[in-house]
Amino acid sequence: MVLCFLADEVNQSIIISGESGAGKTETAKIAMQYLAVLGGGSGIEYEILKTNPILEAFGNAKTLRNDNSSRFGKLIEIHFSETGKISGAKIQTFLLEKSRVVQCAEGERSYHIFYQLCAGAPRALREKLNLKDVDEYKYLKQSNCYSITGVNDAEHFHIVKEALDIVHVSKEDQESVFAMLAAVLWLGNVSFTIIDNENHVEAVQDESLINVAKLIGCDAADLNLALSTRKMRVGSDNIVQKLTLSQAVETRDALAKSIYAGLFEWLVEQINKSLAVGKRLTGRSISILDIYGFESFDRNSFEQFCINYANERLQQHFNRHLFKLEQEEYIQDGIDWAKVDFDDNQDCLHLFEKKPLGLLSLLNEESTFPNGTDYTFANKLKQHLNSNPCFKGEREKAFTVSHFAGEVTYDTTGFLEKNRDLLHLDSIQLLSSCSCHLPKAFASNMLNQSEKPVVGPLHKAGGADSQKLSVATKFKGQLFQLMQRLESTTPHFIRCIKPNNFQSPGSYEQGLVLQQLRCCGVLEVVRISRSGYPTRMPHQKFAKRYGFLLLENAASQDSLSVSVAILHQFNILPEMYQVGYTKLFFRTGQIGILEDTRNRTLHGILRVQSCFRGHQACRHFKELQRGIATIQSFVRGDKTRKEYAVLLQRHRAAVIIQKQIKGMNAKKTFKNIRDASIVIQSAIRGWSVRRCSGDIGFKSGVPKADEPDEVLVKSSFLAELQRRVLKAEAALREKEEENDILHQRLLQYENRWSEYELKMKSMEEVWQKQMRSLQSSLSIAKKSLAVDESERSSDASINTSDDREYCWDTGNNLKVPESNGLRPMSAGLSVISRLAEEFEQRSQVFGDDAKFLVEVKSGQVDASLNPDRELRRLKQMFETWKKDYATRLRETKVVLNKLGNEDGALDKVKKKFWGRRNSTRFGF
Ligand SMILES: Nc1ncnc2c1ncn2[C@@H]1O[C@H](COP(=O)(O)OP(=O)(O)OP(=O)(O)O)[C@@H](O)[C@H]1O
Repeated sequence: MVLCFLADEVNQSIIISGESGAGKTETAKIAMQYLAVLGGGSGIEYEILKTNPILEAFGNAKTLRNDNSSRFGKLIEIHFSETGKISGAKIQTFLLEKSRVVQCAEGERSYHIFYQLCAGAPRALREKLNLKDVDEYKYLKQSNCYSITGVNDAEHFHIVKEALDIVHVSKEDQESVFAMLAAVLWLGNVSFTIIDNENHVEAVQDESLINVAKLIGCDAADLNLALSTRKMRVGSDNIVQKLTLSQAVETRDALAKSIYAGLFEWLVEQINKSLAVGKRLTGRSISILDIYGFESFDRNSFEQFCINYANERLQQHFNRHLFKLEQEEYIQDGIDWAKVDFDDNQDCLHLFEKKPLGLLSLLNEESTFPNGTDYTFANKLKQHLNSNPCFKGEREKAFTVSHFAGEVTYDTTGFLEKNRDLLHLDSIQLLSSCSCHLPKAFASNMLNQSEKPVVGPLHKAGGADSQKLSVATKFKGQLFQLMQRLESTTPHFIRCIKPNNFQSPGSYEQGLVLQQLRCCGVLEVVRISRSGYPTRMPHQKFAKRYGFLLLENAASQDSLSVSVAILHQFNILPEMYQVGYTKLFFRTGQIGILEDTRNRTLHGILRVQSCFRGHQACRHFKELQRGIATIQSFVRGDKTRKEYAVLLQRHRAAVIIQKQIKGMNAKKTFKNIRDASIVIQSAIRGWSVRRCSGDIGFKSGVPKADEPDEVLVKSSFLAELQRRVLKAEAALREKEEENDILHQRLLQYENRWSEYELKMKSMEEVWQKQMRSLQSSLSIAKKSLAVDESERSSDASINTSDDREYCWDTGNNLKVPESNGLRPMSAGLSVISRLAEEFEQRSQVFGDDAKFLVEVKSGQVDASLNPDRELRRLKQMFETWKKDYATRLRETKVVLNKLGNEDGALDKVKKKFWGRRNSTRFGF
């Protein structure tokens, strides 16, 4: 069906019909699940399925025939996208059985949600709504049925709450919904007390009234007024009329029903908002109609009247499509056809819809009369419709209608009131003045509906009805709209057959089943399907669809010839088809042969195409793959090179870091080992020193010579050792610092020393020079003195008496003897030679000393003396000696001069010596 509607772009409808309890609702759910699986994926299908528990809770109730009977009609329109996916849905409901809220028959229940709320509401909600058990509410306890076997109402309440969450009804709105339900229940408990002789009443100011006022958000006094009085307009005056007990109860029940119906409508509106198709609307839809089944009870009322009327309409739709249109088509297309009779329900429909003398028209007419009663209505029906074969007047207020499914006798009691469905303006005003948003919304809906004209064929002639529409009129309008919608779709009918009346599985009551099959026209359908031609197709379409199966080329032929050629080729027997003016008609199963061959051939073509395309795609894919692999290898190579460069850089950096860290660690380790070694060494040295100095105690007294020295280190001694070690370390550090300072000083001294060295060298050179000049002077002096002496020795005998003896005192001072003239001369010679000798020695000594000091200073010789200080001392000594030597030389000169005066020879010597002496500057 989905494929069909996607291909042909014709909307489809599934019309599910059958008696109450036959399984329409279950079938509708199965169909929805099937469509959800086929067109699911967007998630909306889950929401659509979750509407079922909500609608069942608020719109289904236990009846004598069905524990889960739908008390409203439902058309769900599932919309699909171009690709066949569910894009949204829309639900339309029909005629909720409102009277069930305030009244239900013995053994039946009101709507499931009341029982579910009372059983499953959590404590907080119960306290907020002041909820009691079901048997404390008059509306629920009147039928003496509170539960359904095998059904857990509390569990269902949680399922409903979950479903409300899923269709996006907010928690606040959910609470308001439950408050409305509680208000309806409490409204049923509101009672009245008679206040005067005219039977006028007012509401009892008890818990019920206060709770209702609280739950809907109004003042209890206002509620009391709305329930017990009625404002009326007489002429230009407004008067307030007090209500009698029955009127007040009617008003109360009408308010309860209106609140519940308003709540049901509001919920459907919320669901539709959640499932809204909006922009995704494509116009492709499959509608599922699940409307209450035909009902025939012992006592049938207005509800059954409406329900059975709706079923008559649906049966008409069924007949029209399966019998009328079918047979009309055969005749129009000129095929040989023997007409099949069927039970047409057109007469029954006329009975309901005829104007002005139809059941609905008469009901509406009587409802508009202020004095009209159920009795007058029944009489009127009997008066005007007795001649209709589908109508039969009964005793008292009853009448019987011959429906397609059987005769049903209706009791007109309550017909007018239910048809009027009056909710007085006072009650509507009360709802609109409430502080809660839901009663306000219900009131505005009621006002809108009563003002909105119903559009439909019935109203076209008579124009818009701006008055409050009767229930029957509204329902008829809805049905017409529904039929119009179904007419625009391709219908698919599902007939549900109820197997037994005990709601028990696996048991079939043959009579009951046969009656249903007859009533709903299934037998005729089977007959017409057998003798008729259920499959038909225009010539063009047939030729186009199966033409390619022809073995010969028939492209140039017209579609009829192609069609006939196809039929011949496939050996379809002439009695199995008929050729009409425009269409070909086939008996059941014939088109299937063609369809199978077509499918097989198409499948084969597809296989060939798929192989070819597969081969092409494979080749293309391989090319692409090669290309991709090349590009990938380039990209990967480039990427890897970049990564390698980064890695290499990192590796190098890591090596550097490792080197540094290893170096640091090694240094640290080395330092630790060195420090430890120093500590150990210092400890061992300290220990050995102390051992030597007897600071370490021996184990037992004085050790014997032959015993090994076993040393016991006491703990205090260890502490002392440590202290000393620390002290030694500190001293070592000090020494190191001192060493640094000394090292610096040494550098300074070295600098200075190099300066001194230079000076010393220059001095030494001068010294050497002087020494050499002195030596030469002295040798000259010696030589001259030796010559003189030899000259004088000849004269010695002569001048012996005059020789004076010159001698050197201990201080090398020259002492001149007075008596001997030769001796002073030789004495002078010896003094000079001694002076020369001394000079030699001294120069040797000074030279050696100076050289030694230089060697010490330069470190060539190791000596514990201060070379600078010694040098200064040496210089001082040299100065002293120089002065002394100069003095002695002068004295020697004076003596020699004296002698020279006595002896001229000496003068020569003196001159020679001093002349040379003076010519060499003694540079000290
Ligand atoms: N396909 C099914 N499989 C199992 N049980 C079914 C099936 N169809 C119906 N039933 C049983 O029959 C009961 C009544 O079915 P359902 O509520 O669908 O009837 P209905 O035709 O919709 O009745 P009503 O017109 O009163 O709403 C279900 O509660 C279920 O127990």
